[in-house]
Amino acid sequence: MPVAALPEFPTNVPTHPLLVVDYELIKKGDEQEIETLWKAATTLGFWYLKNHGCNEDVDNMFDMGAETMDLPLEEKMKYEQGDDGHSFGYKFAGANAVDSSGELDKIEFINIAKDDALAWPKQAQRSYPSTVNARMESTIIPFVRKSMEINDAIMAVFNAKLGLPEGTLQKLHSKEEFSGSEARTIKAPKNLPVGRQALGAHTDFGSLSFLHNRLGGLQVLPPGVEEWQYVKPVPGHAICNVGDALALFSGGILHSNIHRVFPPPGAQANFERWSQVFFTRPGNSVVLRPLADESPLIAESVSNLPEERKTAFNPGATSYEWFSRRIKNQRIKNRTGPETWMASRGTEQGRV
Ligand SMILES: O=C(O)CCC(=O)C(=O)O
Ligand SMILES: [Fe+2]
Repeated sequence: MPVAALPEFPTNVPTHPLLVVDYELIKKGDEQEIETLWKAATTLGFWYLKNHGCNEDVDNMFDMGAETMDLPLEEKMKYEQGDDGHSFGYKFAGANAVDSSGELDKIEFINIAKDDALAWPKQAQRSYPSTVNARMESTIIPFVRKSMEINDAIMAVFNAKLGLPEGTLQKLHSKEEFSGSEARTIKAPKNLPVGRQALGAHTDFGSLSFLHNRLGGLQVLPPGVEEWQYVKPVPGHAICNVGDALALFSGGILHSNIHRVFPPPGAQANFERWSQVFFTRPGNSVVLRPLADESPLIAESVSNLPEERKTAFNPGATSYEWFSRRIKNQRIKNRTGPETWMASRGTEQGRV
C-alpha cells in the first residue's frame, strides 16, 4: 500500500510529541544532537530518528512481510514460535494474551534472527518460510545490517554519556554471540474492534528498538501521566526506544517505557496496519545487572533507587532467561490465570 493512499492521522486524538534526532548529526558527533538524544532516552525513552537511510529497506521488508502473510496459515504454522519461550519464526494472531484477563492479541508477525541473517546461507537459529529465504539476500540482510549499525552508533553515545569504559555496551551486544536480536514484520488486520488492544502493553525486552510505522496505533503511557497517548507516525522518521536491558545496565538512567498497539485512529482503522522493527538485544549469556562497578554515574543512580527497585534491577537472569521468561508467559497456551501475565512483566513498575 503506497503511503500516499493512506488516510492522514486524525487531528482530534491525544498524541505525545517525541524529540527528533538527526542520525546524520549523531554520526558526526554533533554535541547538540547528542544532548537531544540523551534527553529523549533518559525521559520518555522514545524519540523520532530522521536521516537514517533505511526507507527503501523498510519498504522492501514490508513487501517481504506481505508475501509471507499471504501464505496459507497451514504453511506459516510450520514455522511457528511454539510455547517454550522462543521468539524467532511466525506468531499467529491470538497466540498471546494482551492483559491479565487473558484477552487475545490481534496481530501476526514474522521474527527473523539476526544470527540467521548473518549466517546465511547457513542456518544459525531456525528455518523460515520460502518467502523469507527468497528475500534474505536482497532485503533482510541489508535491513538487519543497517539497523544493527544504527543501534550500535546510538549505543556508543550512551556508553560515553554513562561514563562506561569504551566499548563496554558494544561487548555486551557482540555480533558474534548468539542473541535475541531480530527483525520483526507485523500485520494487524483492518477494522479491529474499537477500544481493544491489538498488542498488549509492555516494555521492550532488549536494549534498543528501531520501529517503522505507516499508520497510527502505537500508544505510550508516559511517566506521571494516566492517559494513553498515540505516537503519530511521521513519514521517513523511525520511532526508536530504549528497552529493559539498557534500563537495567544503566541502573535506571535510561528509561524503558510501556507502550501498546491499539487499532489505528479515525479513517485509518479501515486499513491493514503494518510495522517493521529491529530489536537489538544483549548476547544470550550476558547477565542483566546495573554496570555500577564500571561507572560512578550508574553506581550513584543505583544508590538513589528505592529498595524494591534495587532488587528489581538485579533480576539475576541472563539476557536469554529474561527474554524467554517474558515470551513464554505471554503465550495463551501457558496461561493458568492472571499470575501468568504478571510473570511476563519487565520493568513496567506495575503500571499495567
Ligand atoms: O507495531 C508497533 O507500532 C509497535 C510494536 C511493538 O511495540 C513491538 O513489537 O514490541
Ligand atoms: Fe514494543
